[in-house]
Amino acid sequence: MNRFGYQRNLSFVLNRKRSNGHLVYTTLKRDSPKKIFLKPLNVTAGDYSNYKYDMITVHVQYNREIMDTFMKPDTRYITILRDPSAQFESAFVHFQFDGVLPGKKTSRKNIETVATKIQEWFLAPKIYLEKLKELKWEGEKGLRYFYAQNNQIFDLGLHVDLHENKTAVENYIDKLEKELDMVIISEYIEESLLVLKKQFCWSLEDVLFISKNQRSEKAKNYTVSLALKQKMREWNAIDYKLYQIFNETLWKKINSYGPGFYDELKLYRKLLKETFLNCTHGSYYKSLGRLFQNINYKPANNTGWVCQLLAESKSNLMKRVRIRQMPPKKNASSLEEADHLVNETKAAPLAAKRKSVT
Ligand SMILES: Nc1ncnc2c1ncn2[C@@H]1O[C@H](COP(=O)(O)OS(=O)(=O)O)[C@@H](OP(=O)(O)O)[C@H]1O
Repeated sequence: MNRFGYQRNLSFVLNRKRSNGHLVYTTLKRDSPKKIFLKPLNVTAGDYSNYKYDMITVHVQYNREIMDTFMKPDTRYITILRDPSAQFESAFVHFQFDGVLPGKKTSRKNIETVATKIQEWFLAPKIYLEKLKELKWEGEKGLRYFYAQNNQIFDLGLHVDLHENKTAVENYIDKLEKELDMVIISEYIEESLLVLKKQFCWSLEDVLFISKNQRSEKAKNYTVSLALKQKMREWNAIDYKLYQIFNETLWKKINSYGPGFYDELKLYRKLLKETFLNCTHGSYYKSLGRLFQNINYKPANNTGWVCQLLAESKSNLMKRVRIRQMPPKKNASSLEEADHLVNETKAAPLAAKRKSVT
């Protein structure tokens, strides 16, 4: 999505107070564009009534009523859901929920004990959840509490105070079904992106991607039993329900896609593999920022601008987006860099490469 917007010179909602642009759980308000966001492209600074945006892809909590006030008309809303048994496990590692377990077992060097630690969490999950309220994440207290149970529906705007209220949950899921134009299912990401491509009249090139931020095989070198997966789904029961409903919706869309779906999927998968090899030459680096190893890729030399955008880290791409949207004084030298990259695109567009592939 970020690449799609960047290549088309679209304006992104970015928190000007944070280098990664994330909003996280900042409450969105009508005056957020004025108070928090970087100004959109081609609008005079201070002309707040014209601060309207094309894309919002940073970490943010969905709030349709407010988003509609600063997103351009006809904005389509897309989200991604993941089976909570995998999403909770990933969050458990990324956000170090083990910090509340007895004995301060915070060392991620003990990666092989992830499943054991999650088992331990389920000995007293409510107590540990409460304890997370007191711990900080990126300097903010309470963030990890929100991440630790039904975080997917929370991110989609249903406050934790309503999670116990069955009717409120049902009504909220109904609302999401009406409002969201596309819900990608992480376990079927390729199928989802093909559906999205058709629904939004995008090209196959638009939906090319290279996965980022994956934990390394070494970091996932443990087994999660079916019983533990089940516990994670029960603990995140609202998210699991949400996931099942939208997974069903995806398969309905696939069934009505037309007879060519599986042929197209085969071609798409082939293209993804070739893109990966062309754009990275398979080389990767492990970022060790948060103690566990995350895989990111080194864009291969001389493969062109689109490959660069596809292969580089999410933070790098977002840096480009941010630099382009920053007031001119602050970004003079970096813009020269961006211009240079634009010229490269002309030299080696991926579309031309693709012709030899298909
Ligand atoms: N293409 C694709 N399909 C399915 N899953 C994918 C894909 N790309 C990244 N990932 C997994 O997403 C997890 C990291 O999430 P994010 O990139 O959203 O993290 S971040 O919050 O933006 O830092 C992280 O999950 P875990 O590896 O389980 O921790 C990634 O592996």
